[in-house]
Amino acid sequence: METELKKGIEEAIAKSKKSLIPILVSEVQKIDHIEPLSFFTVGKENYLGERFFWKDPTDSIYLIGLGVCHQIQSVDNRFNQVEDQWNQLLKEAIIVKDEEQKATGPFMFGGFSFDPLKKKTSLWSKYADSLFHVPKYLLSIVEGKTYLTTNIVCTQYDDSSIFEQTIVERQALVSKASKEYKSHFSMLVEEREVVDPEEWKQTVRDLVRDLKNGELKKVVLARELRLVFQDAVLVEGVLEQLLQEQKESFTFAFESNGDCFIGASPERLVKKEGNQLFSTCLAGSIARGKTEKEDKQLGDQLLNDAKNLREHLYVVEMIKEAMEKVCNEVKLPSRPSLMKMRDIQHLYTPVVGFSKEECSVLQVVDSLHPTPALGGLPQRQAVEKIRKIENLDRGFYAAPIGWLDYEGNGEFAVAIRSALIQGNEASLFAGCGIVQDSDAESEYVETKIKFRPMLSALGGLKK
Ligand SMILES: C=C(O[C@@H]1C=C(C(=O)O)C=C[C@H]1O)C(=O)O
Ligand SMILES: [Mg+2]
Repeated sequence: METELKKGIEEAIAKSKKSLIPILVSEVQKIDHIEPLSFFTVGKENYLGERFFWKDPTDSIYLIGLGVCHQIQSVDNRFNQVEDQWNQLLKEAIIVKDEEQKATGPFMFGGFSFDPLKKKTSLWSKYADSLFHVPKYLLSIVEGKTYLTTNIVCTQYDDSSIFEQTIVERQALVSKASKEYKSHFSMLVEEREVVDPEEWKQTVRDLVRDLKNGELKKVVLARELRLVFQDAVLVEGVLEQLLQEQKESFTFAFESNGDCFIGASPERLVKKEGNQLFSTCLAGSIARGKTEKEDKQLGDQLLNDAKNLREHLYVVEMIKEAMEKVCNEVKLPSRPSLMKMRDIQHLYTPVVGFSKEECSVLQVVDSLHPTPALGGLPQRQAVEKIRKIENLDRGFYAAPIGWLDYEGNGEFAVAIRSALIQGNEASLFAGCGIVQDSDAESEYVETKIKFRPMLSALGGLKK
């Protein structure tokens, strides 16, 4: 296998000398199991600020990336541009592997900002509106099997010494990754609501008035909680906590230039496997009960609550319509069921479809984002409204985050229940769907519940 990687690198350098463009070499090895969190932690030494972590709710896939061998960014027409740049890179790529397995080989991880037209603050300066990383090393644990992908971008100026360097480095990574990882929590010293609660509730009241009088049906309003800790927040510790407490969610972390966007989202935007497409309608929320009986009562209440059903129905209508455009067949249950996480329960409708040919994951992301679960209805007007009245730079919050492989498989979640970690500070985000019969006080309480997963993972919630 290693001689094949060497051959691949030599071929890529020769190709690059001729074409003058960088060439990607991607080698996949099946390896013994490595703990995902250990691999992530070991990467800290050489790749701090260039790591990502992803786990899906069924634990069927773990993806950990270390280092950035290629970065994709774009500004206008961003979904198409990312796709074009990705296909450009893939066109000449040299792939060394002996087994077919999704989420291995040429692969990228990243996401988009919620609204590229929103006025920017300095909060998200480390994240471009579209940002994808092709990792140098990718650990993929897919349905219990473990793979290590090594990606190298070769240019006309390289020589085969990058082969030796890579072999030495990855051996060190793999052998160190068996080390135990120690938890550590920094102490929370300050918690501040960025927008005064009364002001936020007033915005909700004003919005409700508009919803009663205009064509807008639903608008999602969010707010930010800023935390200060005694010392730098350890991303590994936060991830460990999320993995323990939010098992039913997508757990993700995406580092960029020293900051880390992290979260545990229960909401899938889209998953594509071959020509199968999956999406999720998730909207309408209530607390968990303290006892089983109270929990069931609350769940039943949610399933029968007109306001929450309305919030949910708007999402179902829009996602169904968008999926029907890209699918030959779309299936979904006629009534929502409950999705329960540690801190909250939601109304939930899964959607399955068979995609038409030539329909890529990013095209589906483009047609869905933002769904009325995060934006509102009608889509364009709702986003404009948020841009105008919401006192928050959402950045990557509430936007698509996920991965793509070279065969067109991929999965994106909606980045909610999330936080942006910046050294010893963190911003947490939470929002809720405002409709005609929303009550400002209850919506405020709902956002408080939605802060809990991240607050707890950061050690800021007294248990
Ligand atoms: C916007 C968030 O969550 C969304 C809003 C929901 C609601 O208002 O009921 C429920 C699930 C999510 O689609 C968030 O968690 O920040
Ligand atoms: Mg709600």
